Parts: sequence; C-alpha cells; structure tokens
Amino acid sequence: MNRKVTVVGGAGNVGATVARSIANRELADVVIIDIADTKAQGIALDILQACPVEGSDTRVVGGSDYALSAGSDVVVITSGVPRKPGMSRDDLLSVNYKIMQDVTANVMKHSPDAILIVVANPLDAMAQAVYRLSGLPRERVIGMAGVLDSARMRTFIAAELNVSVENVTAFVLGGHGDTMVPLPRYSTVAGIPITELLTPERIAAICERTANGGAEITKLVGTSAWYAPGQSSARMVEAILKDKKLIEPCSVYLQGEYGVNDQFLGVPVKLGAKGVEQVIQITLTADEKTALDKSAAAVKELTSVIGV
Ligand SMILES: NC(=O)C1=CN([C@@H]2O[C@H](COP(=O)(O)OP(=O)(O)OC[C@H]3O[C@@H](n4cnc5c(N)ncnc54)[C@H](O)[C@@H]3O)[C@@H](O)[C@H]2O)C=CC1
Ligand SMILES: O=C([O-])CC(=O)C(=O)O
Repeated sequence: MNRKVTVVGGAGNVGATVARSIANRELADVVIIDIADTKAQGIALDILQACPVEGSDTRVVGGSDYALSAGSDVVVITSGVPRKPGMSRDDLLSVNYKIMQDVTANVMKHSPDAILIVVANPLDAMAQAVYRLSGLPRERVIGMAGVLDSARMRTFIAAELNVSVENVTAFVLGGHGDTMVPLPRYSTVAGIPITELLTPERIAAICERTANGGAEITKLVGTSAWYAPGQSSARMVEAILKDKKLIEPCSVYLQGEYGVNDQFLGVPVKLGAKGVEQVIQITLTADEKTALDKSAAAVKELTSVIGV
C-alpha cells in the first residue's frame, strides 16, 4: 500500500509547495485539505498534472473533506494566517490557535496514527497547542523551523565565502521568533567551524540576517515566505517516510533536555520512521545557554497566553 501524506492548508502558499515537493519526488500519495474546497481541488489537479512531466506516479487529491485524508502516515499542518510586513509572528497567536483547535480535532479523527508536522506560526506555540490538543506522544508532534532557519544561515555562509552550499552545515536552535539562536561554533564549511573562517563582525551580520530571514522576505513580498519553508517541511516528511535518521534542528517537546521542561523549543533531533527518535544534546557555552533560555522564556510567555 502506498504511503499517504496529508497537507492541511495545502491550498495556501506553503502547503502547496510541500505537496508539490512530495509529489515531484514520488515520496507518497498526497492529499490536500483546505477550507477553500474548490481551490484545494484545483491545486491538487494542477500538481497532479505536473507529475507526468516529472515522471512521477504520485496520486494527488484535494478538498475540504477530511475523509479524503483518512489513514495518513504523516500530516503537515500549514493552515494558518501568514503575517504581513510590520507584523511579528507572535501577532498570529490567537487567530492561528483557533485554526489549530479545528484542524487537530479533524486530523485525530481521521488519522490517529499519523506523525504531525506543524508549520503554522507562531511555530513553537502552535506545535505545543497541537501536541496538547492531540494527546499524542511527544515523538509524533514536530514543529518545522530549524531546518528552514539553518538553510537560510547556510545560504548566507556559502555566499559570504563563495563556496558550495553542499559544503556548509549550520545550526539554528531556540524558538522560531526574534530570539532564535544561530550557533556559529557548530556551523561549518567542509568541517571547519566558521569561527575560524570569518571575522566576528561578519559572523554577527550573518546571524542577524538569519534571525530576520522571515521578516526580510515578508517585507519584500508582502506576505511571508513559502518556497524555502515548503521545501524544509518536505525534507522532514522525507526523513520520516524513508526512516533516514536525519539530524536536523526541529521544535520538540522538551522534558529536561537543555535544562528546559515541558515546553516546545528548537533543538537538534534525529528524525526517522517513529518521528523524533532522539533529542541530540550538544554542549553550549554560558552565552549560548543564556540565549537559549531567553528563547525558551519567550515561547513560554506565548503558550501561557493560550493556556497550552
Ligand atoms: N514554521 C515556519 O518556518 C513557517 C511558518 N509559516 C506559517 O505557515 C502558515 C501558512 O502560511 P502561507 O501558506 O503563506 O499562508 P496562506 O494564507 O497562503 O495559506 C494558508 C491556508 O490555510 C487555509 N486554512 C485556514 N484555516 C483553515 C482551517 N481551519 N482548515 C483548513 N485550512 C485552513 C487557508 O484557506 C489557506 O489556503 C502561516 O501561519 C505562516 O506564518 C510560513 C512560513 C514558514
Ligand atoms: O516570517 C514568517 O512569518 C514566516 C516564517 O516563519 C519564516 O519565513 O521564517
């Protein structure tokens, strides 16, 4: 039987990009669920018609009826209002929490065995909301942010040093907000830490641009980014479906790791068939730990507002 991935909010920018990436690479059959019923049908048809060109036999369907999504292996939740220029992700808290309540109930009814990847913002708070609302074990509710933030940092490092992005790894931890924590000591070019390759001033500029990466695009486009976020979400789906044991920063429910208790935060994890198979503990300097604690506190402030 084919694997099945549902994208809730899949008629929107990020969701359609996730769906297309999965279909392109024939990772699983794809279901697009969206309150915009006919748009979901149309986007599904358009993606399906790209498949012959790509040589993919993926089946793609769409609509507003969750029955289409029954028995999904992975559900990606991109349903949520995006921010506009001048807004912070945190401004979306209440409106998107309401959407998480509706969506999580429907997802759990039709796909109780799925692994859930949450994308809606503010990311860590929405992931925690879905975790609480679903009652799933922590391994099966994962927030997408660190893959994207690290990809942005890799982009900037590669451009600065004029090297292939393939040679660059980067690590961005913490909440997916203004307090995110890029870690230059763990960011490398062909294994060499960037702290040995760039001046502190250049590194600081790269970290700042990374932390403002979402706002930079929102200001240019008028709504938030979708290609890199969509691709990053599809990468997580792939890691799970192929049981890759891929280590990437993701937002997960911490229970003492990094000294953080009972809340979501971005840390390195191992992604495989069971979802989050391990939280990877790396040592942090006092400054890095202070920055991570500050980021954890910012997430906690948001989750306490919505009581999750
Ligand atoms: N975690 C991350 O790194 C990123 C998160 N985001 C977030 O992802 C979310 C989606 O962004 P876009 O795709 O640009 O927005 P969009 O407006 O293009 O798409 C959102 C879709 O969700 C649908 N939707 C709304 N309520 C729904 C419900 N109750 N049930 C089913 N579908 C529903 C809408 O009809 C729409 O098609 C936003 O909250 C945005 O902030 C975006 C980029 C990166
Ligand atoms: O900036 C936003 O609101 C969307 C997002 O999370 C990102 O692109 O990092």
